[in-house]
Amino acid sequence: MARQMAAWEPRRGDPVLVATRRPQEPSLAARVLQNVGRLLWWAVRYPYLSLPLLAAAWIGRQFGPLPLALVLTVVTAALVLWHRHRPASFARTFLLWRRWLRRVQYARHWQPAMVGADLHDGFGGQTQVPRLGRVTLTEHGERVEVHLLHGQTPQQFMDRADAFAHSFVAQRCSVRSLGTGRVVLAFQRVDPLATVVEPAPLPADGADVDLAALPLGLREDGRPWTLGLLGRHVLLAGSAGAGKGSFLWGIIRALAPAVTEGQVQLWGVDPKMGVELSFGRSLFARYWDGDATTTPEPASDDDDTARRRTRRDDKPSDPALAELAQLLDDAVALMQDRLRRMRGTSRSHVPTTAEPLVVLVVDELAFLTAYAVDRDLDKRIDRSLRLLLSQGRAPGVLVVAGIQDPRKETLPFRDLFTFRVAMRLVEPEAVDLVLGNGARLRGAHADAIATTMPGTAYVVLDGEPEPVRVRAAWIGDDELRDLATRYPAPVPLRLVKDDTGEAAA
Ligand SMILES: Nc1ncnc2c1ncn2[C@@H]1O[C@H](COP(=O)(O)OP(=O)(O)OP(=O)(O)O)[C@@H](O)[C@H]1O
Repeated sequence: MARQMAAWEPRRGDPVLVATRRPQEPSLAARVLQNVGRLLWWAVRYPYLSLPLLAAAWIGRQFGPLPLALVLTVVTAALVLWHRHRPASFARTFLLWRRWLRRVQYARHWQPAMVGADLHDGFGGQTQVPRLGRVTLTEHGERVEVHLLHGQTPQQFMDRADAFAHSFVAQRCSVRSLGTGRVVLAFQRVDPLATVVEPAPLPADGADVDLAALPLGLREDGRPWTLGLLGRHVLLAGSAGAGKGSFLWGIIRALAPAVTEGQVQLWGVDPKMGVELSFGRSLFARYWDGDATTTPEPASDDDDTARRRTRRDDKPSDPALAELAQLLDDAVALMQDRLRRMRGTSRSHVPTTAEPLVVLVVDELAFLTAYAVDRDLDKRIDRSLRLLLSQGRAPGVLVVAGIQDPRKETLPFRDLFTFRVAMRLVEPEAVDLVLGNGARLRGAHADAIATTMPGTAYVVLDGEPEPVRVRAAWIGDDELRDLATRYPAPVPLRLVKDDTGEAAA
């Protein structure tokens, strides 16, 4: 080794070791200067703290400690009295003050931020930037109005939402057009979705379950997020581990009191051999979870068709799949019977214990649409799903389904779902497939949802022009077991299989 080292000659391309000097410790004077500089910067940055402190220091110096203590006592007492006797006026003034300070901070960084985002104009030899408008405080940040320059479009601002968030040190920024040359930038400094969301308490009475507002979690603005289920088929799209389970269970849980009292009937389909839905089996009036012989391995895009053909040839029919086809046929028959009876009398179904709302819950829809193994059963299942999705809303037969891959090849009738949830998705293009064209540009960055935030999603809500970020409440296994015990379906119509694997009436 020593010989090798002695023979070593540096050659071109060899790594070169450069002798570096240890950085010198700054001198005391330099450190004092540095800290004074920091203090000054802090004083300029936070004038609402530095100005009163400076005033106190001046009084103390000019008049001594006793007058200072007196002034501080009087000011504190005045503030306490004001807060106690005129809380509204105190809050308003405090708010105005905070808002003014925020505005000052935005104004200070406005020009560099606009120039950096390439939203300036050099008209007449002068740099012009969009005008900073009203700044209002929200629960989790600020809303900043912006007056666009001539020729600018809201889209240009939407494209730079991330840059604004970084420039103004916010967690997120979303941009909305206010029309007539103005946009609003909504900055979020605190994320209410960052921690796991607790489920809302359930009503004691099934009649109190509001089908038009099922509480499922929180919105990004900290308000409760509710889902209007009546008249809607719901699609939950998200890659593996995105948290589809918490949305499915959130809906089931919110419906549970109405299930046990008979106003709602749940039909469960879990192709993953019951891994997801079997916890709550007693809640379901109809239930199917396949078994090892009927669950094909998921195929890749390329060999999917070939594999399906092979399997079909190998396996022309399958009893478990036939039971699934039967369950879907039964849902269609029930729907058509209701439609016939509604003809000429009513246009939408009102759930009652005699005619409950039927909700078909499907854990992985791709199994039903892309991986079926029998040609005839495949057709039957496909036809039933299409019928349910196209005609089921008015007669109260709804589908709530989860899917990992929202592409047309996997889910040909995606557009028949009238409410779609975009959870964490693998590709940016998938966002628009789920939420509609332009949703990603309008802020639905479902492909950027962190893996550490399962249960987070984007939805398009009624009356909200931009997609809204939401997080479903987390429902643990113990709570699911408790739910199944407390809210069993009143009369299971027919279980496809019981635990022994035998058909049950
Ligand atoms: N709302 C939530 N809040 C916090 N954690 C959650 C939430 N939803 C899911 N999780 C966590 O993420 C994990 C994956 O969730 P889940 O099994 O529901 O994903 P999935 O989308 O159904 O995945 P797959 O398609 O593979 O079945 C859960 O085990 C749980 O730990």
